[in-house]
Amino acid sequence: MSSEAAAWFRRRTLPSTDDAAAVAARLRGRQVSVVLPARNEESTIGQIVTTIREQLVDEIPLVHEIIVVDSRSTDATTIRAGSSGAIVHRVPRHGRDGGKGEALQAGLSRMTGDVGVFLDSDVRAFDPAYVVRLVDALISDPSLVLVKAFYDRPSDQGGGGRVTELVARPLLRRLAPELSAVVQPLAGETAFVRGPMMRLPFVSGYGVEIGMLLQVLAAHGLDAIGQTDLGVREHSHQDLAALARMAVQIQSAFALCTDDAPEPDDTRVTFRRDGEGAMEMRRERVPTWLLPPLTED
Ligand SMILES: O=c1ccn([C@@H]2O[C@H](COP(=O)(O)OP(=O)(O)O)[C@@H](O)[C@H]2O)c(=O)[nH]1
Ligand SMILES: O=C(O)[C@@H](COP(=O)(O)O)O[C@H]1O[C@H](CO)[C@@H](O)[C@H](O)[C@H]1O
Repeated sequence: MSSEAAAWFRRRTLPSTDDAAAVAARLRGRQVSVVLPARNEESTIGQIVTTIREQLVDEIPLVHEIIVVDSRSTDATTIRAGSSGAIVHRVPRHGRDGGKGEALQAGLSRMTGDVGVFLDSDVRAFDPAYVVRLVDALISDPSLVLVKAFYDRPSDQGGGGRVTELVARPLLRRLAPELSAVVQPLAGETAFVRGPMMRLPFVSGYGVEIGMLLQVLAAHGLDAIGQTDLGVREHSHQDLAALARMAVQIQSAFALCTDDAPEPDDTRVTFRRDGEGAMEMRRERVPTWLLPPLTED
């Protein structure tokens, strides 16, 4: 790990509190928008929205609005989100499917708060302290633009974060070593300042998180990024084929967001046996692109 990354780790691994009243008092008029991208999350979205609304809107006014961005769901996600008290914002269902990156940028365009919190919608046993701690860390220093969550990621596959460990971390070491002390570079849980984020491009699909880190680094420098401990996160896990496609998007995000990365290669090669048992090769495109900033300076 570079000495710059190690120094950042000491400076920008930020303490945070789960005392919502104390954090709300420190907002001094700033408003907080929670944005949840959701594609077919009917089994978890209702509980997450209800928990935030009851504890961080009604009981303690830390959160100003809860936005669920429907990312082309085909289940009851939007009904559950709306009936739980969220504002539901839909990405267009026509044209190229920009996936999670498109959903996050759509949520950014819809939010009215000064401070935003992105949360994944597939988290089980959601803890509202995620929001409190992320906001607390972000407002601890006016030079911060983005604060990433980190946590333990237990899973039945023997530990979560497979693309993080096998793809994102090695690429960070080689292409953006100053970010190699970010514990969970792909974490969906992120607090941010709205203004600067409006001026950055977003990467489509699952390249959005690593793209966000690289874009904030390039535009605002390493100390504009922080991280804070949320303890544990349990979420649903995709299969290996889905994560292989995610990996293609992660490496494309590096190509789109760093100067010296090789050209993006959005081709995924797979192998399978045909009807006679012979091995055949297949190519699949996993396109990843930049979504222009919402605000041009
Ligand atoms: O095209 C997509 C893919 C994912 N998501 C949301 O992004 C979050 C993280 O996605 P997922 O759980 O698929 O990623 P994983 O945690 O498995 O890496 C979840 O809230 C998804 O509903 C989305 O809004 N649009
Ligand atoms: O960290 C990872 O390797 C992937 C997959 O996690 P698992 O191997 O299913 O625990 O999950 C993250 O990556 C996605 C792409 O950036 C994010 O959208 C997810 O929020 C995050 O969970």
